[in-house]
Formats: sequence, C-alpha cells, structure tokens
Amino acid sequence: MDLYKYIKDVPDFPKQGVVFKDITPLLSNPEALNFATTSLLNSIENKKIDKVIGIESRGFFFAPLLARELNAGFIPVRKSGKLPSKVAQETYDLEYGTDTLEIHEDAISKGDKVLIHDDVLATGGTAEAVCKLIEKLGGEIVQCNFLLELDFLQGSKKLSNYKVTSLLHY
Ligand SMILES: O=P(O)(O)OC[C@H]1O[C@H](OP(=O)(O)OP(=O)(O)O)[C@H](O)[C@@H]1O
Ligand SMILES: Nc1ncnc2[nH]cnc12
Repeated sequence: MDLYKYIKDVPDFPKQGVVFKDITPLLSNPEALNFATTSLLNSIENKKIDKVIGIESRGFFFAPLLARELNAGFIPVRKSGKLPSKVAQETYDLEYGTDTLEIHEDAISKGDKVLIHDDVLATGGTAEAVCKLIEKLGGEIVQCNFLLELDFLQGSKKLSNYKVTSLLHY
C-alpha cells in the first residue's frame, strides 16, 4: 500500500517557509491506518519492549497502538506543565521554535527496554531530548521509530547512537 498518497503537504504552516506534512488523511482512512500500524510494528526488530514512549501530541496517535501489540506499557512525554507529579525535563530546538518536554520521574525503571515513537523526525531535536530524558531515568533505548522522516534536515545524525527507523522518507 502506498502510504505517501495519504500525507498532505501544507505549505507555510505553522510558519512561512515550512512545508508541513499533515498525516490526518492517513489517520482518517481505516486501511491506511491499519497498514501504517502494522508496518510500524514490523519495523521493530527486537520486540522485547517494556515501555513505549509517545511524544506529545502527534506521537500519541500510534504509540498506544504499538504498546498494546507489544504487551508493553505506554508512557506519555508531554510539553511542560501538563504532567501532575514529579518530572524530569529537557529543553530543545524545533524546526520552528523551542520547547520543553517532561516525563514523570517514576515512569521508567532502571534497565527498562524502551521504544521511542513519534510521527515525524525533522531536525531530531525533539527525539534527542526524549532520548536524554529516558537515559537520565535509567532506561535502555532499543529503537526510535517514526512514521515519516524529513531526510534533508538530517535529524537521524542527532540519533546516531540509536537504531532509527522511519516508514516514509522525504
Ligand atoms: O525533529 P524535530 O525538528 O524536533 O521535529 C519533530 C517534532 O515536531 C512535531 O511536533 P510539534 O512540536 O510540532 O508538536 P505537536 O506534535 O504537538 O504538533 C512532530 O510531531 C515531532 O514531535
Ligand atoms: N515539516 C513538518 N511537518 C510536520 N511535522 C513536523 N515537525 C517538524 N517539522 C514538521
């Protein structure tokens, strides 16, 4: 199945010069959603995963689906101020700004095998910050898994210590 036809280019969103990759057509089509979920699962080499991390917001679409299939827990990494208990935090650069991400300190146990999932790998700033958070808490990153990657932004360079897979490349 050709998933590329379910990704819509939206020029100049959220700011001038950025071509936004909108995945909502893929999410709204049952066959594409199912095929993308299965393909993301198939791209996970070592399926012994304790925790699947989803990165707010768009990482939340697939991460719980993957966690269910892997018999793993789902852990949200959220933008600052959203999680109620004690958090670890990292600030990072985006293709269009900066942001801070947080995770509950007790969400990861030492030695947990962790899969990180997000919809898009762009500059890699977000995923790199999340890798730092997981390692700070003693987790072992097994793989970073994305629906799509903007190859020209070279985000995977920031993740060169990890196994990185993306279903679609631009
Ligand atoms: O590789 P990077 O350059 O760090 O960019 C990738 C991140 O940017 C987008 O999130 P965004 O911050 O736009 O938030 P959203 O998921 O809430 O829309 C996307 O969902 C990734 O999390
Ligand atoms: N161009 C882009 N499209 C969609 N999500 C993104 N996250 C960072 N850059 C993006």
